[in-house]
Amino acid sequence: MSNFGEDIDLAADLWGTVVAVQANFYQVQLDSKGYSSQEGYPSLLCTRRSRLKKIGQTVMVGDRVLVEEPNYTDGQGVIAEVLPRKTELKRPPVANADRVLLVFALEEPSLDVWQLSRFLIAAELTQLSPYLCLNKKDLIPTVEQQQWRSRLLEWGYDSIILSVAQNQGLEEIKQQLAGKITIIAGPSGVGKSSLINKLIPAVNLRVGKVSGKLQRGRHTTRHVELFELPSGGLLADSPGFNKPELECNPIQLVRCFPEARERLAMGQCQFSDCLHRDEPNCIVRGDWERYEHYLVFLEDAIARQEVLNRTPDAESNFKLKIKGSGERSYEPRLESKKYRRQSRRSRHQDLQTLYDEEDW
Ligand SMILES: Nc1nc2c(ncn2[C@@H]2O[C@H](COP(=O)(O)OP(=O)(O)OP(=O)(O)O)[C@@H](O)[C@H]2O)c(=O)[nH]1
Ligand SMILES: [Zn+2]
Repeated sequence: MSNFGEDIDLAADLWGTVVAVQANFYQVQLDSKGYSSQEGYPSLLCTRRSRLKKIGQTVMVGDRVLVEEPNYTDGQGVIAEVLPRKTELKRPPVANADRVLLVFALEEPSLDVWQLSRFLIAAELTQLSPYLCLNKKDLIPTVEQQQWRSRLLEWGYDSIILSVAQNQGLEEIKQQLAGKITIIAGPSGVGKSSLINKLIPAVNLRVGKVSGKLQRGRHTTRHVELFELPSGGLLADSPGFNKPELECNPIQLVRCFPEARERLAMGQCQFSDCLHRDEPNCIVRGDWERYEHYLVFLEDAIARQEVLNRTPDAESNFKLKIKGSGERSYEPRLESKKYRRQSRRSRHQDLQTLYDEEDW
């Protein structure tokens, strides 16, 4: 019987959120209903009903699920139903995320505007609103901090300037994250782990100063996990990748720039399929800082599109390579890790497991 005694209404439906997935097991954090906060909300290790498997219903981190047969003594249960997802991210695989918390450092590593632009566009493509944090303010003078903030405001993004190391700006972030599912992203070394450790002291992620090999190890972490924030809300670490791929078609790209959206809201280009390069009477082309970024990312998107048009299955067979010189080319993926793994594994392994364990 239950450890939680009289508090539980066994007749009521039990709902919760999947916070971790490993193989065919799902860690479900139950909703607060029926428990006092001192007890902590129980989380149960669940399997999913075979009926769900049969109908091809996958279960992802972030999913809202109905739990049956709870066994509080052993901490186990069964997922009987999955609510339709509000949002679904592929990388990292998370359902129902509300926003992306983008972390960059003002210094060490110094802020690279092209990299920031790329991350912002990747965040825009997820349709989740990006929330931008500039960390390590202790390393640059106040005047420069403000210059960065104004510059990014021109791009259409407000940012919060903080120092995780000096505990500055953390309260504001806590407020922003309360009650939401947030994905944390950003390049390596900017202080993401340090920030998570400060927000959720119980987590204790490894911070910085990790050797090259180990570092890569962390970045290929195969399972995503949602960490519960003490003040409510869930946070997912997306293992650092320095260069998110921008999977968008050329026409879509312009919508990822707030500066361009603003221009398009005020009028329209002469041609409805304007790519905003050298077409006559284009309302987007002009004197805004990131117009140059737009043009370069547009070339990428066009090159990508051309490859996709040539080979129907190109998305999985080609990889965009960008050399230091900026030269771009598509290289065939000879044997992706996914295929290698798959071949070593039993044919009966279900898709969900492969999905869970795919490197992204
Ligand atoms: N000066 C300063 N250093 C910081 C601050 N926040 C984090 N650091 C340091 O920056 C380094 C990298 O921090 P991490 O938290 O490991 O960065 P990360 O973004 O998780 O990096 P990856 O694990 O590579 O993705 C560590 O040495 C931290 O101590 C800050 O506010 N100021
Ligand atoms: Zn145009």
